[in-house]
Amino acid sequence: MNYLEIKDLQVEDISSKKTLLKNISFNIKENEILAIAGESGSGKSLTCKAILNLLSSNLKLKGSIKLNGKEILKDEKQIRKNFSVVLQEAMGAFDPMFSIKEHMFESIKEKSNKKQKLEKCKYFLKEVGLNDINKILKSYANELSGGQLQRVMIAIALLEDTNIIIADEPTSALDTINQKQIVEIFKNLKNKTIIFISHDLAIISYISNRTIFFKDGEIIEEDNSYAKYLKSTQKKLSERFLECLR
Ligand SMILES: Nc1ncnc2c1ncn2[C@@H]1O[C@H](COP(=O)(O)OP(=O)(O)OP(=O)(O)O)[C@@H](O)[C@H]1O
Repeated sequence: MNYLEIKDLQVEDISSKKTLLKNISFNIKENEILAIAGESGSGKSLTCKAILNLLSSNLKLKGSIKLNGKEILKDEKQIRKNFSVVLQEAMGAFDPMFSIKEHMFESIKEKSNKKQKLEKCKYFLKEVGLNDINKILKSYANELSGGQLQRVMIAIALLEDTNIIIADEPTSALDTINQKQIVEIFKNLKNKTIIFISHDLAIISYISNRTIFFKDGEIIEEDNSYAKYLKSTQKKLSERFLECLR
């Protein structure tokens, strides 16, 4: 059964009358990792923002987003309850005035005392492969490396205890070693439904069995297996996309 059903999402820029997303429809099963690929400006991030109801006021959103059969389009409460986000630029997600510990405490929704909160933070920081956890908790974002910050952001998404994580280019700003480690963390997450956006088709083929390809605000192709594509002799749109990246 489909867990998340996106149907006919359409985003229009009312100031320019331009349609930015056209009939975006796709489904995700519970605990599946779905990858989204596509060239720059093709509508990947906009689709995520539409799902999260984070579109700017000049953009008009239409369509349907069902979670477990229930309509949640623009339903702030349901979105906050069910979705977490991990972004490309980790630094921008952190307020420079607050320590990592303060950020992490903020994202714990359930009632718990300070000691319980601290234990939880430490647990998830370990889960994402961080060492020297006491020092990290005391740090501010500008005192950590990109790889460390990205891990903290994933730990925060896990602390939020939501079912779905949208990861928008979470590895793009990282070096190859950190990219691999972060991809590994996502791949090994248990009981999470993940929408994973990346330009990197090697990463995409590793993390997910199912990829949707965007072009000019539309889904141009859904590929169940990148390996299948590699074997294919037919020149498909995804192949052309790959060639563009070479
Ligand atoms: N707030 C906005 N107002 C008007 N147009 C927008 C807005 N946000 C995005 N767009 C336009 O929508 C299109 C899709 O943008 P989007 O950010 O989804 O691309 P993307 O596929 O995520 O690209 P990238 O890989 O470079 O991040 C682009 O043409 C962009 O200029």
